[in-house]
Amino acid sequence: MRYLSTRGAAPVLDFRGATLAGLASDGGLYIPEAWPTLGAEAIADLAGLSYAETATRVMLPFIGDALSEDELRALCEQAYGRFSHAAVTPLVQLDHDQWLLELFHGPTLAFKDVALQLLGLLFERFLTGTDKRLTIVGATSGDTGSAAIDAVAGREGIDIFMLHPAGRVSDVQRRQMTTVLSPNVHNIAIDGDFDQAQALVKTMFATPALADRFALSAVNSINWARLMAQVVYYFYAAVRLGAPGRAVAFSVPTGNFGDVFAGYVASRMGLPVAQLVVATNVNDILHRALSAGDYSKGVVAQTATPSMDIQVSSNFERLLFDLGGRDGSALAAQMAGFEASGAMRLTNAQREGAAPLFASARVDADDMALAMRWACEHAGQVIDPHTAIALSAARALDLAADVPVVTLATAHPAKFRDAVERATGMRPPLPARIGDLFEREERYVTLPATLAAVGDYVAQHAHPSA
Ligand SMILES: Cc1ncc(COP(=O)(O)O)c(C=O)c1O
Ligand SMILES: N[C@@H](CCOP(=O)(O)O)C(=O)O
Repeated sequence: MRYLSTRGAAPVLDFRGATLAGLASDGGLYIPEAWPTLGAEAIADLAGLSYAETATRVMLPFIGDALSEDELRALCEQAYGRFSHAAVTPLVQLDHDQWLLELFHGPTLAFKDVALQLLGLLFERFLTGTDKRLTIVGATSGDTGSAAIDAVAGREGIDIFMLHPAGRVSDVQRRQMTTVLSPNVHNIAIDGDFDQAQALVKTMFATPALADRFALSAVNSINWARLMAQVVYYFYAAVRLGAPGRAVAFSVPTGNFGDVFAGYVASRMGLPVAQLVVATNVNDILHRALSAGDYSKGVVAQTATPSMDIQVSSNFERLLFDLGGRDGSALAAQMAGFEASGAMRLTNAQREGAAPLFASARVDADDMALAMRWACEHAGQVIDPHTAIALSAARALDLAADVPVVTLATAHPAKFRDAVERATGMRPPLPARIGDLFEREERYVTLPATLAAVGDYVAQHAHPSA
C-alpha cells in the first residue's frame, strides 16, 4: 500500500514511512492511494472474532509489507491486552434502536487509547534495529495527550513534547499527562487555545531548524496510523449489530474530524454505514461546513466538552481531498486560501459527495445536559459530556425503524466529573487505575504560544536523530 499527501507535493511513502513521518513534508496529510475493500463474505467472517483478530483483518490491507500478518496480530494482541474490558470496545443498548459503543476502557479512559496503544508499539517496532530517534510533537485538547504519553513513556529512542492549552482541559485530563514523570515526556501548557497548539505543531514540521535536526513525528490524527486503528471499531460494532446484512448509523462527537473520518473509511471499505452524524458543540465549524458549505473559523469558545473546543479540524482535509477528485494541487490552493483568510467554501463536488453519508448537528449545553439526564434516567448509564453531544444528535435522527444508531462513547465520565455532576447530580468516582491521581506529583512548563518559545524548548530538550 502506498500513501499520498493530500497536497500532492510530498514523496509517496509506504506504511512504515507514513507512520514515522506523521505529517507530509508539503504540509498535507498522508492517505492511502486507494481504499481497500472487504467484501460481504469477509465482513460476515468477522462475526464472533476477538477485537484483536478483527483489528488484524481490518488493518492488514493498509500495512503492505511493513509487517507480516502474524507480526500485526501480535502487536494487536499486545495493544488490546491492556484494556480493562474483555470486549475492548463493548456495545451497550440504551433503547430499542439506540446503542453506545464504549471506547474508554483503555489505560487513559478515552477512545484515543484504541489507536495510540497500537501506535506506540508500531513506533517501537519500526525503530528497532535502526539508530533513528523520534521526536514526537503533539497538540491536545485533553485526551490525545495522556493516551500518547501512556503509549510512549519510557520507550527507548523516543522523546515526546505534548502541547495543551493552559487552563482549558479538565483537572483529570491535565494530571493524566503531567504526572507521568518519565524523562522522555515533556508537557507544555501554552498560553492559547487548541487551534494555536495544533498550528504550532504543524509549523514545527515546516521549520528547518527543527525538522532537519530531529526526526519529527506525530501522534495526533494527522498521523494516518491513528485513523487506521480507529476504523476497526466501526466494523466490530456493526458486525455485532447485523452487518453486512444490516446497515448501521453512527453518531460521533467531533472536533478534529479523526474519529468520524475513520467511519468514512470503514464505509469506503464496504461496511454498510447508513449515516455518519458529525455532532459538534457550539464550536460548530464542521456543522456549518456540512450543512451549508461554509468552513469559516470563529473564536474558540470554552465549553464543558473541552476536547471538542476546536475550530480547525485537521482531518477534514482528508475528506475534502477524497471527495474533491483527489487533486493535490487544487486542494493545496484551497487550503492555502483557508490558511490566509480563515474561511473557505466547499466545492459542489465536496458538498454533493458528503451529502449522502454525512449528517451534522450543533448541540448546545442545555441539550447536552438533557442527553446526560436521559441516559441516566432511561438507561441507567452515566455518560461523559462529549458522548452526550453525540447522543443528543443521535436521538434527533429520523432513520428507518430497523437501523440501529450507535453513539460513540469517547471518554469515561470520571474524566469530566464536574460537568457530569452539574448535569446529573452524580459525581463519578475515579476508576482504580487513576485512583491516586490527585496525590501524584505534576511536572510541566508554561510557555507563550509562539514558535520561538516552543521551538526553542523542543530544540533544547530533544535528542537529535542519527
Ligand atoms: C472525549 C472526546 N470526544 C470527542 C473528541 C473528538 O474527536 P475527533 O477529534 O476525532 O473529532 C475528542 C478529541 O479528539 C475527545 O477527546
Ligand atoms: N480532542 C483531541 C484533539 C486532538 O485530536 P487528534 O485526534 O487529532 O489527536 C484531544 O483530546 O487531544
